[in-house]
Amino acid sequence: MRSPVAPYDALLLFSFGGPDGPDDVLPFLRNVTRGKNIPDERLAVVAEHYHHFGGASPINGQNLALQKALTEELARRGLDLPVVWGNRNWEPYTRDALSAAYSDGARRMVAVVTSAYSSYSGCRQYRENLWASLDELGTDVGLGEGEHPLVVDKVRSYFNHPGFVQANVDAVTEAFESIGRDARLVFVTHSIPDTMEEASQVSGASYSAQHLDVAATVAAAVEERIGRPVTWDLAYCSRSGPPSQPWLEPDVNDHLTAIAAQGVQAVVLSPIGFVSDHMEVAFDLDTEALATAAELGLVAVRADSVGTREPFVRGLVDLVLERAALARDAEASGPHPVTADVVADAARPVPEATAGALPPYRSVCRPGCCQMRAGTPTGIPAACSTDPWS
Ligand SMILES: CC1=C(CCC(=O)O)c2cc3nc(cc4[nH]c(cc5[nH]c(cc1n2)c(C)c5CCC(=O)O)c(CCC(=O)O)c4C)C(CCC(=O)O)=C3C
Ligand SMILES: [Fe+2]
Repeated sequence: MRSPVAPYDALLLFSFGGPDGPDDVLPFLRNVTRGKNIPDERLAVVAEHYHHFGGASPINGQNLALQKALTEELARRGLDLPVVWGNRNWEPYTRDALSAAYSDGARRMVAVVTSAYSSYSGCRQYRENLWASLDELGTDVGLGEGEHPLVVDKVRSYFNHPGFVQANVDAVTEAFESIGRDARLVFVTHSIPDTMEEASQVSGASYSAQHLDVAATVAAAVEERIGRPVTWDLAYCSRSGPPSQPWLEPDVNDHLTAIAAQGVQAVVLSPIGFVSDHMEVAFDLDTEALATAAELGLVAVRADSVGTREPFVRGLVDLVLERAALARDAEASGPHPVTADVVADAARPVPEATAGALPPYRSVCRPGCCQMRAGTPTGIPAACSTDPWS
């Protein structure tokens, strides 16, 4: 009998990265914004957010905690799969994580991205970074151009996986218990440009539609748990880019102002767009939005993000097993791993658990999925997809 994690021999915990100290802040921000249309003034403001917290982001510690929690959950289930951690924008970089796994013998890996939703920022940009890192690793080990020494698959976007949803239901219920009164429930996620929202609907529901589905599911479950009706909205934070460029709205601060004017007196903020309490949560919500609420006289509590909550971590391991079963099924049905995956994905031979109204997101992204560069048929190569060159 093959292991339930076969064909995988390592798991890549794949994240954004953040500065470890004040000297890292500017180089980190340059990494994040390379080739992006972010005004210098915005960068200076964001650098201040990091310096406000001593120049270090909480995200790296949170990823170490998640790496440990995943390792323990795998061991608890008797699954032999080392967990390596790599980031797009800071050390440990993706390429170094892959290189270490390769040296340890890994040839086929499964990636879990620390973003639950599909969009350029939360999915394709990670896949582009993965492709570039695999290219570099190929060169390092003496392979020809475009040849990769290992294959990396990715678990599907897990916004509507029961583990992620359940952890959010628990966190929001606890926030309602702590506020101890009727409150408006405001879900918050990262804003993205309208163009990115449009590009996000190739393989399934759009970024905002994914969030609305999760929000409705979580709110309904919380109503049941607390035994009272709950009114909810979705708001956005962390807008950047020039003011002339439209991004998803309303901004959470504007939204708090609007609901205070309607007579709302208390609010629970739920950061469903983020998997841990990193800088966007620590600054944009806990510092800025809670200050806005205080100015408006609103009583406000911020619910936890899923972090290392047990249902979330268990759900991620379930997703790894699901992806492994899909890969084994694809192996059985054809020689080309990516093409075979699409066949398997379309037939959905593996039970894929969901919570909410939307179907499971595709495990293998469609051609051009979430692509942001207009004008070229393929854009930048990305791993884990059916783009023509992969
Ligand atoms: C959808 C989304 C997520 C959620 C999915 C996911 O979690 O991946 C996310 C996460 C994060 N974003 C982060 C940090 C930053 N994001 C920026 C810029 C941008 N984010 C965008 C979107 C998203 N971002 C976008 C459309 C931009 C504009 C430029 C571009 O098109 O890329 C900038 C540049 C300055 C600024 O513009 O604010 C910074 C510093 C950190 C690290 C936090 C820490 O250090 O603790 C994390 C986890
Ligand atoms: Fe971001």
